[in-house]
Amino acid sequence: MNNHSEAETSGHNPVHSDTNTIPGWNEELELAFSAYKGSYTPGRVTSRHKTVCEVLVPGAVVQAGISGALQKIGKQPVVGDFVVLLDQPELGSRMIVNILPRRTYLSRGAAGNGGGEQVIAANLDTIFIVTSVGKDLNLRRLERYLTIVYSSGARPVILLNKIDLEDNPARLVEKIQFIAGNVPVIPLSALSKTGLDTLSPYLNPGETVALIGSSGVGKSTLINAFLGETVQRTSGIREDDEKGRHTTTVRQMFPLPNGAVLIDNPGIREIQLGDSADGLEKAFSEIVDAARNCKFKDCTHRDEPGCTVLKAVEDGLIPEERLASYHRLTDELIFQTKKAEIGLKRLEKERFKKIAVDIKKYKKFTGKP
Ligand SMILES: Nc1nc2c(ncn2[C@@H]2O[C@H](COP(=O)(O)OP(=O)(O)OP(=O)(O)O)[C@@H](O)[C@H]2O)c(=O)[nH]1
Ligand SMILES: [Zn+2]
Repeated sequence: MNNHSEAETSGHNPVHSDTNTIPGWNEELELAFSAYKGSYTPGRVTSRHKTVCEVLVPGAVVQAGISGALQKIGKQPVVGDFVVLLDQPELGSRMIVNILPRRTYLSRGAAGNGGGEQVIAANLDTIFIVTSVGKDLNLRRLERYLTIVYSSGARPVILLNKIDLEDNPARLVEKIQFIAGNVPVIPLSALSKTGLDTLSPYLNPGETVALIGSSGVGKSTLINAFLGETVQRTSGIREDDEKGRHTTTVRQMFPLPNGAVLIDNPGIREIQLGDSADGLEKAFSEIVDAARNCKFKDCTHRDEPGCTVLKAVEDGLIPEERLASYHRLTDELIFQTKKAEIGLKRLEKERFKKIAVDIKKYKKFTGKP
């Protein structure tokens, strides 16, 4: 993984004494970083732009370019990444030369040979799935978010915001809990600051938390509530990039006083279902459990004989909507994976062929011409 030709420069490493000021830094990272001798600094990417990143290094936030070698092999640093910086004092600049191993990562698009996968953020411990009382509350959408979060490796926690507008939040929590399984469902109000302290178990020192959820559910309000009124989190910050130009950037990583960090990144906010097959299994564990006794190993639980999932639905043990969601998300995943693998054009052709076959079958079945 490490680029040894860059790492083997002789000399001692003068900087990495203060790595405990980089939130989330740990012994594993220390070990990975110890391969670098010379003018290298560890850091954590706080926001990513086209060609430069803002990187938190001990005591400062600096701008850094991305080395040609990294770009060549298609490794792209993202917000949350722990990286190795090469200081180039003679040029007055810094360069990201490697990305340290990612513990978890959130991506969009399908993984695999198609190369459609795009990592959005890395090293997240927890993802707050934010929803609110009222019309945003949509169990099907929550199932989708749960699937995405499970596949990232981060821990999902559902926040039900705006309970100040609801007479009976407990009823809604119960409804959500039903589809969420063991995932905590936490009612709160970012506006009136009620219930915020229930989140402290997920905001331990060194932990990284990101927020996901539709527009208007209160993500910004929630982050502001955590950071306190004094922080102008949405204001642009003028900084010099490595070429001495002024760029206006918006911070995406917000350290809390206790050493936890919040990440608020547009890419995370807008994520769609991607390569989340194992996430789907976790988000629908009751269906996976019921499927263990299906007669056919490759049962799709649609119309096969001896399907124990269909039986569980019939017996009222699994709600019909849950199985419908499972089918919808499975179809979407299969379509996306295929799309990435063989290209959209061919797939569209296949779909039309299948539709034609289905119409033929249907006509035969109904006897209609
Ligand atoms: N009543 C009530 N309103 C809230 C609460 N939290 C947020 N709001 C309001 O909901 C609106 C949207 O809040 P934002 O924090 O901007 O929502 P967001 O999720 O960041 O939205 P985007 O930035 O569009 O993704 C604002 O008018 C907030 O004042 C809450 O707990 N109770
Ligand atoms: Zn089945």
